[in-house]
Amino acid sequence: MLNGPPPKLSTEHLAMVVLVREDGRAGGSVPTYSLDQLPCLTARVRAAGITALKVFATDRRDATGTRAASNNSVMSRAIRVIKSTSPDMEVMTETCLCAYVSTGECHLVGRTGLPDQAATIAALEHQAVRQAKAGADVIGPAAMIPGSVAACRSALDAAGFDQVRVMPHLIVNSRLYSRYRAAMGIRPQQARRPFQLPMTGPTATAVERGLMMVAEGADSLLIEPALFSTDILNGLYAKADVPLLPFSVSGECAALPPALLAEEYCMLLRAGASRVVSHASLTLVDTLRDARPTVPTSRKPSQ
Ligand SMILES: NCc1[nH]cc(CCC(=O)O)c1CC(=O)O
Repeated sequence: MLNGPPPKLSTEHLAMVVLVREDGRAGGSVPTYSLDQLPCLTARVRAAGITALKVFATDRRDATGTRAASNNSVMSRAIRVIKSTSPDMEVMTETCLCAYVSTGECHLVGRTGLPDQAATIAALEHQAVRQAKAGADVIGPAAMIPGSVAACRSALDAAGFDQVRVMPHLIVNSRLYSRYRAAMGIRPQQARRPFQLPMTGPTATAVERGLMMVAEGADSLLIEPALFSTDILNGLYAKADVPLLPFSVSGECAALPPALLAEEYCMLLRAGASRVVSHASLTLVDTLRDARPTVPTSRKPSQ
């Protein structure tokens, strides 16, 4: 809990999102990186004073998301590359199935066509342990399935990773995710992710879900989309005793220029955020640093 005025936004409040895809396809308006670009990116992020990376990866897909628990997955390799470049960089992961299953859903689908929650939880446990083995500091269950946070916590403990922290995603269903999904080749078959919170739902229900995650053993909470969940952030700030990290997602980073994102993040710090996870962190560092007006570069007339 904060006492006194909120801190001034600076690099220590920012974690940088890194989307990794290995097939060389560009991510459109959201940048993606290949594994061989990660050492340079990690060094740049570190030099800018940012000490945490939130890593997302996409991989070969199949019915059960086999690659999610592979030692050789894009995610596992990305974690190893980042840690070997900068051992003190805090690596946070996404622990979810949407980048690994053919359906593009965050859960596995059973024979009846309905979500198979038990099978999904088992898959998330394996994925969490695999990410920890690769060197992750914080794993991030993102399927929003009740019980998955506690399951990941116990799986980590049983595998000897009790120092690895768990930061589940508390997700409100939003159109702001479409750029991320396009960048990662995620095409969910259902119009709406069934376990996410509805945008039209009451704040109290969302806060309750966050508190349930804390009761399941969450060490911190990632709340998304940052722009449209400040009520939940604020509600949790009053009730939860863990760090709260709003996630400034692809759609808001694409819609707002850096100067406005900086204002948004100041608001998030006022509302109780301890850190903001953002696709735009590196760009923002330049904005925060550049107090001096820059000389505009001459532009070629467009023809
Ligand atoms: N697997 C959940 C997840 N992980 C990242 C995002 C969106 C992140 C962004 O837009 O930057 C989402 C939401 C979703 O796909 O429903």
